[in-house]
Amino acid sequence: MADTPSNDYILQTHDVVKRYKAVLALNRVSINIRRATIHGLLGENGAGKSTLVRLISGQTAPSEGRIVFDGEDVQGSDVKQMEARGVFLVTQEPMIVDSMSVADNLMLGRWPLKRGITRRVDQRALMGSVEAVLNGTGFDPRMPARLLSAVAKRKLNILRALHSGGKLLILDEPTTALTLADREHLFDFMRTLKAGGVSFVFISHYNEEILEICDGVSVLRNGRLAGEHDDRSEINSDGLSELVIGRDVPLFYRKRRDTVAIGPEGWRVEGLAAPGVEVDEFRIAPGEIVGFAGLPGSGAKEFALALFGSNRATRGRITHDGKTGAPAGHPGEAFQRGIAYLSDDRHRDGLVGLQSIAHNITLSSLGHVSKGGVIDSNAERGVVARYFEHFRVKAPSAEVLLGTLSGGNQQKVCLGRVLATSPKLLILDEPTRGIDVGVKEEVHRIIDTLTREGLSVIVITSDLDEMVRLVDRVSVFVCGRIEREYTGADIAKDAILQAAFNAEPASVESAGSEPQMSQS
Ligand SMILES: Nc1ncnc2c1ncn2[C@@H]1O[C@H](COP(=O)(O)OP(=O)(O)OP(=O)(O)O)[C@@H](O)[C@H]1O
Repeated sequence: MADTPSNDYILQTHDVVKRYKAVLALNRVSINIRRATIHGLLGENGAGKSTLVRLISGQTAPSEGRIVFDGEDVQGSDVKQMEARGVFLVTQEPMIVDSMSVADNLMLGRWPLKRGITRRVDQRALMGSVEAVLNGTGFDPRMPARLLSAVAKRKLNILRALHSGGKLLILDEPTTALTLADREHLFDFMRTLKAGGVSFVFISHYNEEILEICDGVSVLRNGRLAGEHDDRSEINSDGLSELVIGRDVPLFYRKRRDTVAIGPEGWRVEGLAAPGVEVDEFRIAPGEIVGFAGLPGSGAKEFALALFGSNRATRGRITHDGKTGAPAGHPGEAFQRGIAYLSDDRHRDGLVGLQSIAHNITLSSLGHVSKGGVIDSNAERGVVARYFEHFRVKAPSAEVLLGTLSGGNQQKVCLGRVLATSPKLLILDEPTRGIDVGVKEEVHRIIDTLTREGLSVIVITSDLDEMVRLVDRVSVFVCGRIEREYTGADIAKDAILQAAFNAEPASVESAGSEPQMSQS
């Protein structure tokens, strides 16, 4: 790979180092990104991907090393200066103001103003200036942004960067929470922009995505460059996993349980009605894993929220352990009954960035590690060590502040926290989102082991590979009801997708959104 500035490359880093006190986040990393290509950036959680793109986009300065953009040495440039050169970091959360129009959002903060003391936005000039960028993209400049789908908002974010002169766009896990079809729309859009000369850095934990969209790839491991290719034909999925982890990653396949009687310790839900869902009957046996699948708004997530008491059921009965009662009225009640819920949004789960990892792990299970209101430090340390080590949380110790962890490592802490409550029914909403390939398999193994101890698990996941490999049964939700169930060899990606799509083609079209299942 070239080490001297070359016109072939839009961006090169030369031996960049980034230290955060004792943490060496990047250790002499040199990468080379060709012009007008989509370049994948991979690595396990905490490998240094976000740190590297923060350096490239000027958010933070390298401790050592050089960065060359478009043939010029650019270290020392801040975000504004890098944007002026054409480098934009496009985050997962689109910075779109819902109350404004598409055109207003595209020009956010740079609106042409009318002359005079009122300094109102010159709408005619605004429309004129956004026309060329929106031409052929399908966007109506006057449409209120709140009506846009998730993928449309991400595209608009990208267009805004382009409109501001973007030459190199860095997309940090842009497919997170996108549906399968939305992901394809985004990829087509990127390919079109690439053909027009735009270059991309594309961060993802999914080998399939990298192989589908990228022309080249750099893989980081433990802050170092583990490998780089700029020839697509040199890359395959096994090779990528091996570069990411440093070894071959055997995929986990659960040995599926045949349908079993639920017994008194199982859970039986009857006649439940809650916002967006009505379920006549649902059962889950001890040790069983059931996957919930469906379009957004199909009732899958709504049912899970009703079981956990986050959404209030208006009627229904739940029987467990020989007792029958109404569904939990609030999450605290659900917790007491042994139901735990991992939400797909770790911020909503109440992770506290300014507290230690240890504190965050035990926060929901203080009752388990205290006696008579006093925390038993040994018990607490045991719980923390179990999940800190199990999930290989990348940090110098469990006393480190959670806020300094990489995104994927924060997700591991979230998972540790719900498992530490020793639930009997565990509801996992996107449990491995943002988690790297190695830990993902580890998470699957841990869930599998817990089910052997009698834990019942409901999994909502947009990763259909995960669904197929992990669950004993799949319930497909349509229009707020359980439409189909699959067991054993009938559990297949195509069947699940079809069941979710076919039953509701009209609403799929009109909503502009497809099944909750995005990754292939
Ligand atoms: N502000 C900070 N203070 C201390 N350590 C930090 C800080 N920012 C990042 N780190 C550490 O630097 C390392 C690299 O983190 P980074 O966020 O770049 O990883 P990543 O590859 O993006 O991971 P993920 O896939 O989980 O998002 C991690 O060990 C992280 O804890």
